[in-house]
Amino acid sequence: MSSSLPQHCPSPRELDDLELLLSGALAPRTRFDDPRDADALVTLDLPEELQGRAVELVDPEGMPLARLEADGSLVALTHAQYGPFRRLHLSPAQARSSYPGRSWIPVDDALTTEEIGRLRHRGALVLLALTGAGTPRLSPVALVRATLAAAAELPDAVVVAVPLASHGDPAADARLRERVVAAYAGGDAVWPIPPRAEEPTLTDFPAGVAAVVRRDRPAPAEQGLVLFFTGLSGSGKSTLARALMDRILEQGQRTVTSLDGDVVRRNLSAGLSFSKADRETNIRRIGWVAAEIARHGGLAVCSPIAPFAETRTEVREMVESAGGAFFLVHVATPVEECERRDRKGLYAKARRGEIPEFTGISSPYEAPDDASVVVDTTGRSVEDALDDVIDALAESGLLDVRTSGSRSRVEPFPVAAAPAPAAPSLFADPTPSRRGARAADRLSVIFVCTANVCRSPFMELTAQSIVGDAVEFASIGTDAKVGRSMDAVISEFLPQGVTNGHFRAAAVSEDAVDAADLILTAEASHADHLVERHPRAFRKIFTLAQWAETVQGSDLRGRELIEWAGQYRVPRAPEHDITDPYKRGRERAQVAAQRITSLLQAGIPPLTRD
Ligand SMILES: Nc1ncnc2c1ncn2[C@@H]1O[C@H](COP(=O)(O)OS(=O)(=O)O)[C@@H](OP(=O)(O)O)[C@H]1O
Ligand SMILES: Nc1ncnc2c1ncn2[C@@H]1O[C@H](COP(=O)(O)OP(=O)(O)O)[C@@H](O)[C@H]1O
Repeated sequence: MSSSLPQHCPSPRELDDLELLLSGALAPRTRFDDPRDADALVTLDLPEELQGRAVELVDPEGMPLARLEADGSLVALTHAQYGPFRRLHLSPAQARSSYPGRSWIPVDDALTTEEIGRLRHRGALVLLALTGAGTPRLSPVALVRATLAAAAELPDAVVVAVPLASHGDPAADARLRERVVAAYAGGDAVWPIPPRAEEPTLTDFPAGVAAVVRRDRPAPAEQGLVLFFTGLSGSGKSTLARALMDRILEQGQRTVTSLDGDVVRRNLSAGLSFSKADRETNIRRIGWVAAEIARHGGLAVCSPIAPFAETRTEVREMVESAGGAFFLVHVATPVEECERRDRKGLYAKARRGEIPEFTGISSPYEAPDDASVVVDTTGRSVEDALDDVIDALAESGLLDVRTSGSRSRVEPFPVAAAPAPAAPSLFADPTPSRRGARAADRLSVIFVCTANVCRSPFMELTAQSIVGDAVEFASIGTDAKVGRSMDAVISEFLPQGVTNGHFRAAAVSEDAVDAADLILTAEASHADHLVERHPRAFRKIFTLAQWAETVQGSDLRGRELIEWAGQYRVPRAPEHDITDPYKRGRERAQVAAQRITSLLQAGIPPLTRD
């Protein structure tokens, strides 16, 4: 479509507002507010030269969406046609005629099992997914997917998506939301979701919703990651970046793309000079590629000089808006030391005036004030300087490559190994249910609590009732009352038909830990106890709740799942602990039994092959 009008591409937030204005969702408003009005809600920031003129508003691909007349009125040109779930973007008029007489539920986060349960008796519903730029908890597309997954749990619910963007002001956002929801509902009932007392965890969602949330908010170790080294020429960026990449590749958890300054300049940025504008273009290109790598969960290691703070910030924003984490390493070796090294003879040439605009000599370097770690390599070995980076990375929770380092080598956990030999005597006090030789291809899972009379036997027997003999289960205690039978109180809550007659408590032993494929504990303290004494087993030790949360949303099964979870576990959290109900009354035992049962229902079936 050709037009002699000047074109302007609004920001993502403004594009969302434009869609609401054009669809009638903000009626009676039909145009952007004048930013000078005290009650202005939806505003459009036009460059000065376009103000007061007729302008064509286009999307980022240049598709004309609307004409903004000089008097501020809007004329719709084309509907936005692309974008995920476009078909669910209905105007209020379309939605009311498609779904008359339904109740309306505004949704701005993934719905929990409890919230969905409360909606079950509300009859026919429209879940109004309030997506839009700046949705704080989930990406817009994940919010729609999570809402569709919630609708699938309800007897009669449909989903309509509305691009309600956040304007950064809670009061203004609340007013806008009220207006938009009223426009959709017309006179029909609206049932808001009550505010939550606390943030839900993954186990609070039904499996379908949890899978969406998990994928959209990956644990730090699963997130895309950009490691960005900045510093003067000769400071040690490439040397440290290369050494770090070697470490990452040795560990084998992730693949790496290198975007080294010199290499990029020979390829992606061939032909660019060292003027300020060309350096900015060079860094933006690196940032763009790195952000795309991060968008797909990959890891990019960049090592250009990147002398300008503003361009580095742009790269950070590109990476973060692609869902990646940005880790900035300032290699702060002073210019005197870089010049002393002068590996490529460039400083000498720059001093002689043969290279213009040389960073640190005749062109500025703006030291970052937002670096995740600062390393001066002067007088230090590469290994030593690298350790600073590796330690800071591990502390950030983004990537831990300390385990394959020279200082603390830990043998990798041998998963999916060749068929295991028949397990040696697993327990100090073998019982009939545990004594038989372990089938080579069956997984062996051990539950651990303190005395092995209450929580862990409950886990063992309940898990067995969920998947039967497909998996071999046992339980042990860190401070076991060896030979005792199972606590009668919690036994009352065992699944129907499950008896505890054969059960006798057993203690942790080296053999038991070695032979298990997976060890699930009631509390973090039990896991710590085991890891302290059996450090080689650390990858297969989880708290039960941590395991259940980690495996939500993974499509893997059996040994592959255990191997994956060993690398990408969710961090431990205090609320994961299942506190000890032993001798604390029937009610506490029931609460523990119910929690264990639902965690097992989430975490144990994926261990079977099909
Ligand atoms: N004028 C000038 N200033 C700085 N550096 C120069 C210049 N001319 C060439 N070189 C060589 O180019 C490498 C830096 O390129 P970068 O792409 O990392 O620079 S920038 O980020 O675009 O500023 C840099 O490589 P490193 O030493 O690896 O940093 C230099 O070898
Ligand atoms: N601790 C250290 N860390 C990194 N490089 C060091 C260290 N000590 C000395 N060097 C030397 O400094 C030079 C750094 O060069 P390089 O890594 O190419 O820097 P840049 O990529 O920042 O231009 C190399 O010759 C390297 O051997």
